[in-house]
Amino acid sequence: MARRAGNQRMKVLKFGGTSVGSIKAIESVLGIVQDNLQRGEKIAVVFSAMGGFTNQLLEMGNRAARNEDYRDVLKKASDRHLEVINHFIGPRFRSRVIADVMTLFNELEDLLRGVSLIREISPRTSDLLVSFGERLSTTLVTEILKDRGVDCAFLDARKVIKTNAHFQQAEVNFELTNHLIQHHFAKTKSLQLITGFIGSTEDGITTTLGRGGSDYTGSIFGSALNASVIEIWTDVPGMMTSDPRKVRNAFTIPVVSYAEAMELTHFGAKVIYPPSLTPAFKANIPIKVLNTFDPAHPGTIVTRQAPRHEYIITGISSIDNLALVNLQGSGMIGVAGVSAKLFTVLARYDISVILISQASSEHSICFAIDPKYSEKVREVIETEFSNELRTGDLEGVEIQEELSVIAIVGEGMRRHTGVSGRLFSVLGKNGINIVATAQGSSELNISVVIERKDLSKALNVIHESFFADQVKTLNLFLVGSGLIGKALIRQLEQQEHYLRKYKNLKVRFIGVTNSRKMLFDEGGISKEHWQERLDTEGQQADLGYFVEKVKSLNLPNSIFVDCTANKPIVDYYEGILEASVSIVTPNKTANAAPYDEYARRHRMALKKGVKFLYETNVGAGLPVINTIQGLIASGDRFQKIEGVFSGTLSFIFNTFRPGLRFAEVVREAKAKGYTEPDPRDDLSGQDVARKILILAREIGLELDFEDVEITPLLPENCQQAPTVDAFFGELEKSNAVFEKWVNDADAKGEKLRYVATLENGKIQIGLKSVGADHPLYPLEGADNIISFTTKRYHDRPLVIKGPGAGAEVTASGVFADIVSIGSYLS
Ligand SMILES: NC(=O)c1ccc[n+]([C@@H]2O[C@H](COP(=O)([O-])OP(=O)(O)OC[C@H]3O[C@@H](n4cnc5c(N)ncnc54)[C@H](O)[C@@H]3O)[C@@H](O)[C@H]2O)c1
Ligand SMILES: N[C@@H](CCO)C(=O)O
Ligand code: NA
Repeated sequence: MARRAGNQRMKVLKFGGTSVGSIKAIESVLGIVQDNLQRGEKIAVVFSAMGGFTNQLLEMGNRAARNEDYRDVLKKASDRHLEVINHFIGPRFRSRVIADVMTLFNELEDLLRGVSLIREISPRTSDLLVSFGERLSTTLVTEILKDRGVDCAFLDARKVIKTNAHFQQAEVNFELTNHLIQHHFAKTKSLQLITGFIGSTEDGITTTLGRGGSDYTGSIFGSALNASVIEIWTDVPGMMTSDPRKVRNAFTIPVVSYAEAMELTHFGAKVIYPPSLTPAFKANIPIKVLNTFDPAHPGTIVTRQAPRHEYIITGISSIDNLALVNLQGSGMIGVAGVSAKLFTVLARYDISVILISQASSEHSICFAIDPKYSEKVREVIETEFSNELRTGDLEGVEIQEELSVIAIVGEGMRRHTGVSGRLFSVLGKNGINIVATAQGSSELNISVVIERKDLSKALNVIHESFFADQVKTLNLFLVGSGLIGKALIRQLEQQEHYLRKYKNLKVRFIGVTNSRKMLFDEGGISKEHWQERLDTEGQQADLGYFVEKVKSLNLPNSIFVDCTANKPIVDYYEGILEASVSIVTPNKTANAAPYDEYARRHRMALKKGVKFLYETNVGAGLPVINTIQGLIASGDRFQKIEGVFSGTLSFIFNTFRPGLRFAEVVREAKAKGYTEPDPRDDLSGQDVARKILILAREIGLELDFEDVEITPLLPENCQQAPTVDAFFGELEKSNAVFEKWVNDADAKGEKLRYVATLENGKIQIGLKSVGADHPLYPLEGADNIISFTTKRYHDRPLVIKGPGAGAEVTASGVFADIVSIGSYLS
């Protein structure tokens, strides 16, 4: 239809300060405007001041009022505007446009001079001052578009938006304003480019519209013109599920209700300021939030009706820094007036309350405020409630600082149970303390006050939990990059794709140390090139520092993996668990420590709700510990545990034959990765002792090393050798001793097995020669065999058998523990 344009509805576009803040941004804006025109859209466009300029104007005003120099700032600002002209405007119009803009700057300078003469800046002058921002930016874009041949005109909103004289936050006279806007648009066909943020009184005195002012302008024009849509163009792709600077996985919310947008904004989401959109909502005009720097992105649509979301919640918002005021006292019980008086008093002093929570005992009331009001609030309460404080009806004012509030927001929460349960549980699992909570009765938001240091961690875990198909990230810190450590990283690298696809899990490798060097990278260390990076970029290893760093980074879902055989390291475990970091380890030292110490660590993990996992302490990757835990949990009772618990000794006695040298066989076991870093830990029986002690404790026995009876294997000279090398030398010397064992057994057709038994609360370990009919006879390679006789497995024991040492099988056990933490956290 030829006359389509006649009844076609208008679109109102509004560009924020960042959209006109640089040449590149203005380039995008021009593209968006011209695209619309080419598509035949009927549009009107509102502009903010160039990013940062409004603040500069205010700064210049303050300087002038103090009679300080402001010309450097003024010069920078005019240069910035001239730069835009020089870039965009062709030679034909350039000097005229420069002259126009310089006229505005001269006017601005006159005003500033006036301010410095009278040494004061009133709200009225301040409004006039900041109006230059929008007038200049809009003038620039108008001239550029004219230069490009677009039929357009500059519209100073002061001509049509009429307000009262409440400067800095003027109220609009909608009747008059709507009439003037409609009248203006009826007269013109040109594209109107409109100054945001400003209006004027009926007498023509400049006013400004307060917070979110240019959005408000867009909304006023949109409703007056009955626009089909209002597009708010900014520098982010719409409203996001959380602040993307704090939550890497945040994503754009496609549709949000007006009420949700209000809640999100109240708690810190700064993309739009919904109250400024009220006129549009009253007129039921949808709002789109779009990204100037990515115009193809669909952004966010803000609608009046509650949309159906894919997730239970719509978004997570937060306020970084707040203080919590707690008022307590028996005088509050049943006395209706106290809270009424409290909030009336606060309102009178212009102190806005961010959140309120009152326990049903009515014994205390607590509310959150901006910490800048802390002292004032204390003063106000102490004065206004001095009677109650004197009589003891109120006990006093307590103010806690360094807090943050997080709000989960969404209309979908109304239809769901267990939302707050999930919120509290995910925070609990990450050791985040909840200081206070509040839930609006609209069920549109649940807020939790937490310590400020935990904010980023909390936002991330909540985000992961509620946007469940989002990949969960585990943050890994590895100590010990020897045999097991290396194999583990390799396996994590190989399985990266699998974990993501089938477990929704990403293991980010944040820190690594061996005994020489250490390296951290919060962005993640590549699992392919970690070794080169550690060698070249690593700093000198310092375990204490490493542990402190793990704690202070305070990342969500942190796991500390100890792949050393180091003893002192376990002294750090309790503190690590206390910091809500899980531990996974093949190192047996911690669980074989004196019982008190052992119990303390396990209690700490329980208390903090984090995991301490060590499946590989016994039988490497074989499922020994998990099996015991399963049986115990299901109520089974253990009568006897018996088996071969040493991969090294199993291999040695399966390999050693008359004619071979014992030392050679031990060397081979070491080369195959079966032995402890010091093979004497295996040959002395210590390693086996630790393992069976660990199992004894798993089944609930409070045993210690003294309760283990070991028949020693090694002659004293081997055991006492000062170094591992010297030890091998001593083994060579003692070959006759070992040969005799094996010759004796061989002569009887038997095999040697290093057996550990736990029965009647007693542990015995020693070498046995067993015949072909014995259940321990058929072992091969580095196999372990472990049999459980229990109340349920009574006639025939439950037997676990298979390779019980070696880098790959051990690393895979560590891997499985890490993955199980991922599932626990989900
Ligand atoms: N090898 C196996 O089959 C097996 C099976 C189950 C459990 N384990 C256990 O796995 C652990 C590791 O064994 P491995 O064979 O990989 O040993 P390894 O000697 O190859 O590696 C130990 C690593 O720990 C590092 N390390 C030692 N002290 C350190 C410190 N204070 N700070 C930082 N790093 C330190 C070393 O630099 C080295 O990178 C041991 O506790 C062992 O008992 C091994
Ligand atoms: N050195 C140990 C490793 C497994 O814990 C063994 O030989 O069994
Ligand atoms: Na195991």
